[in-house]
Amino acid sequence: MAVSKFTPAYTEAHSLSSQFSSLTETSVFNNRIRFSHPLPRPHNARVFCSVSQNELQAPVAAQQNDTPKIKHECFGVFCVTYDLVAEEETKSWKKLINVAVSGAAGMISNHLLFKLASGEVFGPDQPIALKLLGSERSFEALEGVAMELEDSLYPLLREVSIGIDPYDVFKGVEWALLIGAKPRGPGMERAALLDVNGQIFAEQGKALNAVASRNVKVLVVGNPCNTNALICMKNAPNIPPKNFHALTRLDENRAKCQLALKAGVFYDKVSNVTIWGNHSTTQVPDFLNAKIGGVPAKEVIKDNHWLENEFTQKVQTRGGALIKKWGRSSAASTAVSIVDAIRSLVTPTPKGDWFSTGVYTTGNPYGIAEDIVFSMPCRSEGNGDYELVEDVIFDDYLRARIKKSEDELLAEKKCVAHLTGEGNAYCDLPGDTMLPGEM
Ligand SMILES: NC(=O)C1=CN([C@@H]2O[C@H](COP(=O)(O)OP(=O)(O)OC[C@H]3O[C@@H](n4cnc5c(N)ncnc54)[C@H](OP(=O)(O)O)[C@@H]3O)[C@@H](O)[C@H]2O)C=CC1
Ligand SMILES: O=C([O-])CC(=O)C(=O)O
Repeated sequence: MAVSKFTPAYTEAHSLSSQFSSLTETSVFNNRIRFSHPLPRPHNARVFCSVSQNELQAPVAAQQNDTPKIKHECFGVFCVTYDLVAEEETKSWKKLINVAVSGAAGMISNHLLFKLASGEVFGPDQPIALKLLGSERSFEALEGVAMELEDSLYPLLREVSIGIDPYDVFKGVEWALLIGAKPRGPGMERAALLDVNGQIFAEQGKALNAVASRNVKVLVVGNPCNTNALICMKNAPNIPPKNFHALTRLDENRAKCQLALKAGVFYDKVSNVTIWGNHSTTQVPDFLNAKIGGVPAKEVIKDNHWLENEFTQKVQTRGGALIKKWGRSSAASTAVSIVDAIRSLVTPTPKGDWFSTGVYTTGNPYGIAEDIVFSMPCRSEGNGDYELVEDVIFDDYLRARIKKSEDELLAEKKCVAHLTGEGNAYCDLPGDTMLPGEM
């Protein structure tokens, strides 16, 4: 088991070490330890603590031979099977959810994990277990991340585990936030990036297929995220294709900001913004259907040239402009947009509005090619699922732009045919294909 090969890194020790001081009742009943810990924990949960076995004394019950059971794959007091009694305030809490995050030692995760743990994403009554996926490269860094999570004392954060094997880390997860991917280095062809990262997402798709919850929701962030999401989906035939998303919410947020700026309003007045297509420089920020203060954006911003050129290009290349200034790629705003993307699926979409996410095109009502992952407008009832929005309009400009992004994704798909089970790959990408962060 890959996870336990490593020195124990994290978790419940933290819960316990902090809980030991805050417990109101700690006692031994029938050789079982009972804590006034607010939430039941699965008895076979594999958890890691940041204190070594030597440092941590097993409680009295654990030293007795008959009960409770000591599980050898875990550490110290966390190996004890114990009963937990819910505190009054947590009785209304929902059932614990398991959320896997890959690239957990990377920059985006460094913002995201703390938002997940705080309750900002899934709500103040939703306890959470975080399962962090890294690699041998990043394992120590993952331990550091877990230590910071410990030190943050989030009441809703019930478990943290770290590992390098997706088959371990994805076990039973209800959400998989796939952020880890190799960055495109200088001189690296996009085709090579598609192949290197595609392998990662093929492997992770297989792992999700084998061990995740059957209704796991998968959000692919690692670039090129649309095609990575397609690869992941194709390698997970037992998970509904509808459950796979590629993150284009950052692009939507960027578009909203630019429209607000131009119109001289705050961005809460901007709604119905769709990003169509690929998370690349061919993406199409849709100003035809967008609204500002409930009015079509084109009636507020009467500068078509600006909309078709400056606005569109600014959104498409915002990532690169930020890298030029900041020297690194968008991490905080990406984490915020991941939060937005998840919240859009777990809370009902405000009436009349919608949100953008990259989803499987099969059965789409817009005439977009089937069998790719394409960003489109969606609405949700807040149950994790979504429906495509039908009441959108098109003009020639929008159609032509969408076609360009569609062609790009169809070409990307051919490059990864060897990873989707569709035969030999043939890679002939449009020359100007770039990530938003490349300029
Ligand atoms: N869709 C979107 O809107 C956006 C997507 N992105 C993308 O998100 C991804 C992560 O960004 P960010 O967190 O800033 O990146 P970082 O470089 O900070 O972290 C990326 C993580 O990817 C992992 N990784 C996986 N495979 C490799 C590999 N072969 N070589 C190197 N690292 C690898 C590394 O973790 P480990 O060693 O543990 O595997 C690393 O920690 C990137 O692909 C980026 O392009 C970024 C911004 C917006
Ligand atoms: O190109 C990148 O890696 C960063 C990115 O996706 C963005 O800023 O939108």
